[in-house]
Amino acid sequence: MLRAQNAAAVTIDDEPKLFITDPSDLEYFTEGAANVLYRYIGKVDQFKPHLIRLRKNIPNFPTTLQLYTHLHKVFVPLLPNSIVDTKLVQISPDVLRTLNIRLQHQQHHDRDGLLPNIDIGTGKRKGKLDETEKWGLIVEDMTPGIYQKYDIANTALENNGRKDGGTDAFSSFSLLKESLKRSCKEKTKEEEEELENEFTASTMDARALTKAGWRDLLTVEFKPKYLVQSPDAPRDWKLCRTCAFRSMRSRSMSGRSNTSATSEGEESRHFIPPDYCPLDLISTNPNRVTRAVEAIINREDGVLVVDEAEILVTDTALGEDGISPWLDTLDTSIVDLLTSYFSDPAYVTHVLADLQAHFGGKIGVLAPPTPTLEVSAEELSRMLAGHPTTAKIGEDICTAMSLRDCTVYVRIWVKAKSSGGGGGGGIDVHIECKVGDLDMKTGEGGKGVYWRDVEKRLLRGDWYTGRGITTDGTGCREEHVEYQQSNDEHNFTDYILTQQQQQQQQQGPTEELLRNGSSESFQLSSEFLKVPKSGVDVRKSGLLSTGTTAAA
Ligand SMILES: O=P(O)(O)O[C@@H]1[C@@H](OP(=O)(O)O)[C@H](OP(=O)(O)O)[C@H](O)[C@H](OP(=O)(O)O)[C@H]1OP(=O)(O)O
Ligand SMILES: Nc1ncnc2c1ncn2[C@@H]1O[C@H](COP(=O)(O)OP(=O)(O)OP(=O)(O)O)[C@@H](O)[C@H]1O
Repeated sequence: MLRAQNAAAVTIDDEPKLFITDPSDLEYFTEGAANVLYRYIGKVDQFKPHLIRLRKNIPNFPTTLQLYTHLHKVFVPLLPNSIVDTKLVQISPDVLRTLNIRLQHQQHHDRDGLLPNIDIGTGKRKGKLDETEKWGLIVEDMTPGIYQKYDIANTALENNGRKDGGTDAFSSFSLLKESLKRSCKEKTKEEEEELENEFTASTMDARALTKAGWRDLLTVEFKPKYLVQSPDAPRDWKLCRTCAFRSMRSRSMSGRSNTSATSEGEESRHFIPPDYCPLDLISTNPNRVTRAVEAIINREDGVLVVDEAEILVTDTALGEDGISPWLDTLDTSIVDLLTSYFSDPAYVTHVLADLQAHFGGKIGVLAPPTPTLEVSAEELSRMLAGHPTTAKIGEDICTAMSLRDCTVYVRIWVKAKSSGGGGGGGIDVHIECKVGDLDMKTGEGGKGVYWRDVEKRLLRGDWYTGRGITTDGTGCREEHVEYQQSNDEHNFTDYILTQQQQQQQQQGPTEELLRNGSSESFQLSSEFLKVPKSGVDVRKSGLLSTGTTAAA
């Protein structure tokens, strides 16, 4: 277990020197239960396409320095190419104080219903930033529309090289438009082709993708949870840990449940869309993967779409019609795209499943089948806290819990094929997938006992073995096809989906899978029809009409 003393091992000197002393450099973006996320809108262009993640004041929660150290020591080596880029930023106490005052105002206005566009239903918008913190995290922003910020940052850097005062120019809206126009025009066809030849999309980062004419239009976000069954589950389990837990928690929210009710109880019944089953997602059965993908993209806040209003000028890379035709194409093919992506055993969800199996596949959370075998709460806490005799067990349990509670961001980039425009010549699609929020867990503050209690309640309430299951008896288990660990070489972000209209017109709505090293190319019809797959209700995702959140 990594404890406080290990935090001293961080080589802070290696970090970029970003020191936030002006609260107006930060604009509120969103928040979770433990952190508030701000957009960096200060003068240092290098940091503009990033978010600043600041910790709330929560007892027994690791410090930012501990989170950062643990991330880089434990998780980055496990997922070297797939973690959201995270660095440290120094933050002054005055800034934290001012931000807390702002948050208080915001919460006050929320209560009075004066901020109708901000979701306050989750109850997460409470709590203050920890004013004793000296550090924040600067994280790669995985929301869509990042290409605009890179375009601006690139142009600003170029301008800075030519003349002094380049950054000030960007405070002016009209100059911002001009710089965007120029950055689009400045790329000649030859330059673009040169860039294309130099790299494939799969080897580029967001900045290089932007330079090469790719535009990121939407991001799908979800937590992986238990991608492999809990070892505490009985041998005759029917529901996976995640579906069993959801069923128990809400009595109905499980993807396998046949009733719907709020957690308040029977009286306030209303439809809750089923959440996805993680075992569906990493299964090798296309029907199951499709079902998981549909549930993920239909979740509230599951998909962020770039805000068309924020596209300031006609971006030549997008073509005359702007982003609408591209979004339409994605709307009709997103389920198939993601189904294909997640079905590949080399990609992130499967790697996460392997890691979850490695760290949490044997011991579970120490919930034995009978109370007599149970260790005391004190003993459990000692184990999780890394008592010398049990350090490895405790460490592994905590690592597994982090790998279940992290966030997967899937950002979708598009690019016109050389004949230009989203409408005419078809589009290439590149899928970028990264893992964020890999926060150290310690089991402290009663958390370890909570983990074990959840397992005990699941076991003793028969939630694993049938309670909460649909009337047709479908469980999460696919008989005869148990989860296989992938030995493939892990290459996480290499994926290209190509839509070729001319070919489709000759071939009709067919899908062809072409393998190209670690990348995969697909040819889809632009009039791609949703052909129902056997046994699955394949609805149109309705991605752009409902359940989406605009972001830029
Ligand atoms: O207990 P769970 O499975 O509900 O997971 C908690 C999450 O709830 P979720 O079901 O994802 O909405 C919960 O997420 P929310 O606050 O509900 O977004 C936290 O991530 C919590 O971790 P921590 O206490 O902040 O370290 C998570 O706790 P643990 O992963 O430590 O159990
Ligand atoms: N790097 C990122 N790029 C884009 N969005 C992000 C990023 N990091 C966080 N977010 C958004 O902010 C939300 C809250 O962030 P985060 O999960 O880090 O907070 P938290 O307090 O740890 O949440 P939880 O409630 O799960 O404990 C995420 O669900 C996501 O929508």
